[in-house]
Amino acid sequence: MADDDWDDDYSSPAPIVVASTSYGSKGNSADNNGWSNDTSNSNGGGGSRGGGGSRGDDWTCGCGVSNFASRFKCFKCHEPKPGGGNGGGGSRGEDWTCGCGVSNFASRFKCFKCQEPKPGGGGGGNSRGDDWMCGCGASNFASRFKCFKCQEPKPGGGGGQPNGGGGGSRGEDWMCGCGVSNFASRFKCFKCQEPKPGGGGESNGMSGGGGAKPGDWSCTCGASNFARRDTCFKCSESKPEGMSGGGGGGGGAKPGDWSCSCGASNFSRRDTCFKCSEPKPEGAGDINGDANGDAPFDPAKPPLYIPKDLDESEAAVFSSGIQTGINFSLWENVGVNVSGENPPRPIESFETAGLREILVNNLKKAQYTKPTPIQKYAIPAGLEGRDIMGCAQTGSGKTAAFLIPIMHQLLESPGEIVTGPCAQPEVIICAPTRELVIQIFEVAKKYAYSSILKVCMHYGGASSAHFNRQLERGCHILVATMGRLKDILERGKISLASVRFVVLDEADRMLDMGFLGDIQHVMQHSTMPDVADRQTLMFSATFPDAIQKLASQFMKNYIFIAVGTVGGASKDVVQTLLEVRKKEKKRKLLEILREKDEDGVIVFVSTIRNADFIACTLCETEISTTSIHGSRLQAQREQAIADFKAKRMKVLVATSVASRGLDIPGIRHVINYDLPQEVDEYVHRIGRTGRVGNKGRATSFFDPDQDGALVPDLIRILKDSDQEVPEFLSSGGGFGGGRGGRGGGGGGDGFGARDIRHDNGSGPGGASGVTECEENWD
Ligand SMILES: Nc1ncnc2c1ncn2[C@@H]1O[C@H](COP(=O)(O)OP(=O)(O)OP(=O)(O)O)[C@@H](O)[C@H]1O
Repeated sequence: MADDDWDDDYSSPAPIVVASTSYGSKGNSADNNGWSNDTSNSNGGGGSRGGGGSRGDDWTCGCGVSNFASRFKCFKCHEPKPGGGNGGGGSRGEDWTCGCGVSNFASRFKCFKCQEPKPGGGGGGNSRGDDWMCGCGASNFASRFKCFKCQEPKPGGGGGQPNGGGGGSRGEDWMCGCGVSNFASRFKCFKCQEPKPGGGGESNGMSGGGGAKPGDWSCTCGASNFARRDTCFKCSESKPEGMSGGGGGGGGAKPGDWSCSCGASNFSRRDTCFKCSEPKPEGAGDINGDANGDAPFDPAKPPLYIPKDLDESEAAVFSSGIQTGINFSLWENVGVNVSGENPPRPIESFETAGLREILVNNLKKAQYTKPTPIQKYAIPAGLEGRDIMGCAQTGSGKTAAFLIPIMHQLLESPGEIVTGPCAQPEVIICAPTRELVIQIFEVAKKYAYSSILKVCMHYGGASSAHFNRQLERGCHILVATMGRLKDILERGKISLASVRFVVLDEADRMLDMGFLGDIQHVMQHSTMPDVADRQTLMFSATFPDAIQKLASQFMKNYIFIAVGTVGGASKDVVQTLLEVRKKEKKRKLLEILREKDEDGVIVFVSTIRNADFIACTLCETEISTTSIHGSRLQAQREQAIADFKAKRMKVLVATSVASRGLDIPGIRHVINYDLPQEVDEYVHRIGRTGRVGNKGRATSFFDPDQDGALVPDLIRILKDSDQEVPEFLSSGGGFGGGRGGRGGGGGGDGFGARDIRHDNGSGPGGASGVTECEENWD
């Protein structure tokens, strides 16, 4: 199965396509041209009166009450008269029907009943000629240069969307990469001074905005040049061969245009890259995601996405990660439970652990002064070749706990690097989300900096051919999502014959019942060495007993390490639970966000639909917001993370796709707008803040109608992490029982760590239950 078919959210309806008006940021009055916010419209030209007792144009409100034809609001519930569908001439040409079934006046931009935004196009003649559709699915007025919803710039071409048209913006105004709109007359962005993009040929179709004229061209330095110039006005480089401009920015990528691995976009007719002269890679030029170049162009599929290459400069490589916080030293006192045969002694420092010098140096450059508790125990166990099941709180350095001992062993006895069409990695690391794969890849590159180790990644939503090309150059360590791993195994792009180490990060999620089959498929693959001949390491902050049992079938004589309470929340996060019912949530969220006006806020919601809705709402109130969820294109997901990291966006609205593993500096506050169904998910979500000894805050909206089953587990988590239990939770309040989850921390060892091999079956048990299938494996 082509992995791009994997959808992230099974439970949610397709994302809504929304009209931009009421979601555009304030002050952009051009967006509202011709549309008023009327609900009690009296000039609607509705039905004419009938005669007699019951009149032809009388109408029945959604609440069941009959109203005279003359009324425009229901006399009882004050809902406006539905614009159409009630027969009798009540509806007007541009009235529209919401997805929820209710009719709305043409003038409304949100459904009066369910508050969903008016669909942007189709039916009812509401969209205007120059309105345009963003890649995220939202409809925007012609006058907008950024999508009101995802803040992506208006695509320069494609789809016949005119670039100019009504409102405040003019036809040739253009949008800079930094997000700012510029007058057509400017050649540099008035804000960041970047030159105006030349337009044309960008595979993402986002370039230009009509500003470039036919023949204008883009230099490799990024500057845009007039058609008449033969050298770049900025760097004086000659105009590259084949650079004849992109036809005024109107074209975007055309079927067959291709992206080179150097990042440059090329016209379909080119066999070599205009910039670096590399030959066109196999499979490049297929607009859609078929990695091997044998799928025809399908306009219904998203464009092929080729991620940018990592900046490999030392400064960039070591700039990622979070600096330790004030409570880092307190970790010395955390209880650690280690079980299994002959566990090795913990290390005291990186310098005395017997690690290869290059690793110690890289850890120094990363400013790691001493190992965290999980590292103290896992590194020596890993160095001794032991299988490990490791459980430690969020943000406590588990990634280094598995990477460092593996890298040391690779450097001690490197296998022969295999180049060619079938790569033979020695290490396979799997993680449940694409973003986590990218992050582990970056961290591995950091620890392996300037060593011989070759690290590759592979994940869904991006060009397989691109990743395959990297693999072909040789790969020691492959970080991948499970979907892609299976895919490249089946296509013969990798063999597992040389594998010495297998790592499952977020192992409990990876082993979750629904996906166990995929793990088994890989672990039992004909080329995979037997469990005795490989080292298997599994890590997570949560490790339910039942999942430990499942995990143990892939491991041999493993060391179990638990730091603090298995599945416990970070004590560095101040947790606040507020009783907020569904209808009140939006108001409360705005109140919280306005109160502090802080950046680094993640808002978790339960569905993609809600993520879109909340992100739109926040944008409307001028709180810069982006979003990440399974229905966004991979390019948009990565852009969202990048914008949030760079603080271009203060708020990230996310589904549980972002709940695990993400290590983003500066996250101060996690808000659970919707609580998750599982308490483990709660622990991971709030663990995006309060990492490596830094303090963080988490605020969760508890809706008694929805979240009652979570009460016992929440109380346990709060108590275990020394947090106050709010009265409305502790009083029980008739919220209903728990779901018989993993039970508490009373493992008999004082801090709740438990190795199930020491459990006689009477202790807390049960699987983690059905997890939300927000993110899939690809
Ligand atoms: N010994 C150390 N000293 C200082 N910082 C460290 C050390 N080890 C790891 N870190 C930093 O701590 C942060 C969190 O590490 P990491 O992402 O591995 O946590 P984690 O335990 O895997 O969290 P999660 O459970 O959320 O996945 C990273 O920014 C990492 O660079």
